[in-house]
Amino acid sequence: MIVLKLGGSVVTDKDRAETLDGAALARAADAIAAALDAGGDALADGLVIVHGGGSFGHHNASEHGVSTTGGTHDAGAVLDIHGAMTTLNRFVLSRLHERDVAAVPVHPFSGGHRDGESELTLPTGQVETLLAEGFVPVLHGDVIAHAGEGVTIVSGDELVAALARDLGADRIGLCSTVPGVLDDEDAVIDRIGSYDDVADVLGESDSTDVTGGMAAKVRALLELEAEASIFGLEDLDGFLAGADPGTTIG
Ligand SMILES: Nc1ncnc2c1ncn2[C@@H]1O[C@H](COP(=O)(O)OP(=O)(O)OP(=O)(O)O)[C@@H](O)[C@H]1O
Ligand SMILES: C=C(C)CCOP(=O)(O)O
Repeated sequence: MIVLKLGGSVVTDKDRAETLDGAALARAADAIAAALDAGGDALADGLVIVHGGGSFGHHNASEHGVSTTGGTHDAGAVLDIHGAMTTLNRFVLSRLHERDVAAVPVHPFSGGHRDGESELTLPTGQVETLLAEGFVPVLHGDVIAHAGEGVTIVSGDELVAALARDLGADRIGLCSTVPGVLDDEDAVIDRIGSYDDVADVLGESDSTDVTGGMAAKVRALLELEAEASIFGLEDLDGFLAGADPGTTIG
């Protein structure tokens, strides 16, 4: 089973509020549809997709002062951020449906929560059942109930880590705007085994991003047992066909 994250920076124009990058999303959907058509061992147990927010969630969250740790009790703010993410989710689903991918939405806000220590609990029984029934569940970064904080943000990267752990993913891929994690000379780092090895070069996202950019991604992936790859859109076909493009984490 593969867990694939489509970065919000990839499928949206991250610097213009609520704007899709239609060409990039079409390219990603083409790659996913082609890989599912081709079959293969890695996809035999299915594919779970998670997408990030890009310009569809981070601007709203930032405007309302909501982050992964700082929450809100304002129901309007919750609906605003969740609404932006479900709008993007509809776009992603429709591009996949146009290519006959049996994609269905799973909204983390409806099922997950964080406890007082910010620990995430994400039920996965519905994802598992949908996979077994031949669907492609599509989750997204979202708002999430948070004990003591009201509602905070859960990033797509956290969801990828939780799903990969709970469902025992064979392969994990993060498709982003960069060809991998870059070193101080902008060369792709082949493998990262520890956070300290790369802490100096890891930064936030270049655009509005309330969930921590590349540094948070690497941290979340290093906690997993399975190896994960971070790569660019040009390598999505290769990843789905079994290659390990970009940076391998783990
Ligand atoms: N060492 C690094 N190597 C590569 N990218 C880096 C590095 N440090 C910081 N970044 C930034 O991290 C960004 C990728 O993180 P970002 O959170 O924007 O990705 P995403 O997952 O595609 O989008 P989203 O969070 O909206 O889903 C890059 O575009 C770059 O600006
Ligand atoms: C609601 C938001 C901002 C979702 C964030 O998800 P991410 O883009 O994966 O960090």
